[in-house]
Amino acid sequence: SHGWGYGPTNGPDKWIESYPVADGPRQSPINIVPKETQYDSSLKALKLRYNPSDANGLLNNGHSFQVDFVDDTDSSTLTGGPITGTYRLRQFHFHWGASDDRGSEHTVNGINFPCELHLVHWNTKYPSFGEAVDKPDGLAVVGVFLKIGAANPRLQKVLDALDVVTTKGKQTSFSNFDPKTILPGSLDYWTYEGSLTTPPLLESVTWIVLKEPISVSPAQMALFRKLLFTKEGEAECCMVNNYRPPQPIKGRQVRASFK
Ligand SMILES: CCN[C@H]1CN(CCOC)S(=O)(=O)c2sc(S(N)(=O)=O)cc21
Ligand SMILES: [Zn+2]
Repeated sequence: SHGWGYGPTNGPDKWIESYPVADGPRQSPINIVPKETQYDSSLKALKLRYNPSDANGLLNNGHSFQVDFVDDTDSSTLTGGPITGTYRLRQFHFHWGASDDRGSEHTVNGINFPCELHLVHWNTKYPSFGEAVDKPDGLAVVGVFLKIGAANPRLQKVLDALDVVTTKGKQTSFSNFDPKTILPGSLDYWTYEGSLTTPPLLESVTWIVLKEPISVSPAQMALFRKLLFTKEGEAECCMVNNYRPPQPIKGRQVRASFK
């Protein structure tokens, strides 16, 4: 088990051995304390314009599952919000727990959610995603909390595709999906400068965490938990608890787009 993961021998507490930036000044996730955030009236509204036909497949990457997007044009972009310029949607993925009392990466007043959605965008001031991924303003990730409630019919289309990507490396076609349909009604957000929450933990992410969660049912959470970290034919290891816990804030300011 030499590669990084989320187990006792290769999990978040071990990542610093191969990725020394793990204890850097702008690591993610963090615990968000709303009373300690600062409302910033200069923050713009988020503008998310996604083209459903850019959805281009769903992959179990052995750490999570992700829906990839065609990002060779500006047809699915994030503008406004705390960022300047145009960021292109690259992929979205999730983090979740073995039980409903944990699973999110960011927390709010120390509260864990059962799941957290990340929509990953890269700054088009750079020629490619690969060029952007290690720049301080290279990425912008929109984080959305999922909380237990009514089944989410829009999320179901993604979950229905999981039965064919149970093991690491499996992928399936997935198209005609608009991620805007799995966003909450309000786009109010908190924002701070942070990092990837998985190795290589690059400090290149402007985080944009939405205040309003979307709903997910217990039955839907059970579908996430049927995935495996392991390859076909290997001893099975359930893909659960694929989250990094909150990291030290180290003097960073978290701004709010709302009062
Ligand atoms: C399993 C690997 N996850 C990472 C893969 N990528 C980085 C590629 O490094 C060269 S990435 O930019 O797509 C992102 S965003 C992200 S999080 N959880 O912070 O939103 C993690 C990763
Ligand atoms: Zn993530």
